[in-house]
Amino acid sequence: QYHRTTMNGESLPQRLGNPVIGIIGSGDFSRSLAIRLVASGFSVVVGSRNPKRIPKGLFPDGVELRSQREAVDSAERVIFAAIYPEHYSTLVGLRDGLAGKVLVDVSNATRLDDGELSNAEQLAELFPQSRVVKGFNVISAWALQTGAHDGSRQVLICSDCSDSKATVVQLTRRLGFSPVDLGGLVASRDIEKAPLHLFPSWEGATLVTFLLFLFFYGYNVVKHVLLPYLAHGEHNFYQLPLETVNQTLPAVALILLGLVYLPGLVAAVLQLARGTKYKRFPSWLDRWMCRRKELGLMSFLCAGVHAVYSMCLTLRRAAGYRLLNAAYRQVIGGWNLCVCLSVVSGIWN
Ligand SMILES: NC(=O)C1=CN([C@@H]2O[C@H](COP(=O)(O)OP(=O)(O)OC[C@H]3O[C@@H](n4cnc5c(N)ncnc54)[C@H](OP(=O)(O)O)[C@@H]3O)[C@@H](O)[C@H]2O)C=CC1
Ligand SMILES: [Cu+2]
Repeated sequence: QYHRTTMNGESLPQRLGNPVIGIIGSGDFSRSLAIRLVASGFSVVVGSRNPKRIPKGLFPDGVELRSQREAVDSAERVIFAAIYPEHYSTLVGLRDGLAGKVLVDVSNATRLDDGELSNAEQLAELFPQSRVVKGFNVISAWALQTGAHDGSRQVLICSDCSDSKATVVQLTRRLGFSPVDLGGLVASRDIEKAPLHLFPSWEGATLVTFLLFLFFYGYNVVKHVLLPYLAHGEHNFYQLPLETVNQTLPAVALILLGLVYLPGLVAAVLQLARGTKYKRFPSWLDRWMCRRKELGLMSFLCAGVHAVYSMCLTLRRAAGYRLLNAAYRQVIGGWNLCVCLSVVSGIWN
């Protein structure tokens, strides 16, 4: 490790082979990112409005705490803007220092509606001479610290400068994440909204399950409650919350299971018809195939709930028999028959 010096003679960190990465802001995200970067062998300079105020030990050894200006100057190529987009404009004084460097925007959208420009695009407008790259916003500070796990490995990245994007893609891999290149900076509009979608891969399966449930529930209501009522005046409405639901669940579970296996068959038929397997499936089939895991788990959930319901309903019935039995014995023993039967029928229904 050797040191460069600034104009006022202070030494700035730099390590051969491992470029110095700058981070502006000293909040949660900055800290977690710094920990991760240092663990991956990078040198890190954090730029704060007030570096003296940062408690000792908050950042790991090997992280330099400096002013924003110094951090920008000592970062060789990549600088993360780990501050909220509302404060981007306070950085305009650093414009010349940031010129020609890769500026990474990690911010998230706060609302789902379509504003005109994303945070990253606004940052790019503020710093026309910097190369703005969008990325890491889908990674939580927590995931940065604990290491990437299955669900949170992917880092969505986009930029109008392909060189800079390549740099960030490489950096992402070194940190142990899987970069996904989504193209130009316009893609940042979607990327920023990604964290607002809860469990995105579950949306389709949940909707399908819900619609199937609605359909079969309606069918069972008509068949077991409405028609008996209209035809013979039977009052089966008490079945609606439990029995009818329990009749609906297995149907939903089976159809969902069918939906897990069906796309494979469709795909096989398609390949046979085309005479080749080296051709892309139509996108609807592609998406369907990718959702098989979620559909299967939904099916399992319905089947599981059905099993629990069935058990409880049976227990309820068994309790009914026991009660009837007790009533019978009490009648034999000389109890008032009317009281017993009214109690039993009350509980039975
Ligand atoms: N926390 C998380 O899990 C994630 C956060 N992000 C994004 O990272 C960015 C930072 O988030 P986070 O670290 O949680 O936020 P914090 O509030 O913890 O930190 C923000 C930092 O911004 C700095 N800052 C610079 N200029 C200003 C200013 N004018 N006013 C106030 N603060 C300023 C402050 O550092 P100083 O005082 O040293 O200058 C402050 O520590 C956000 O854009 C967020 O969307 C993205 C993904 C996950
Ligand atoms: Cu069953």
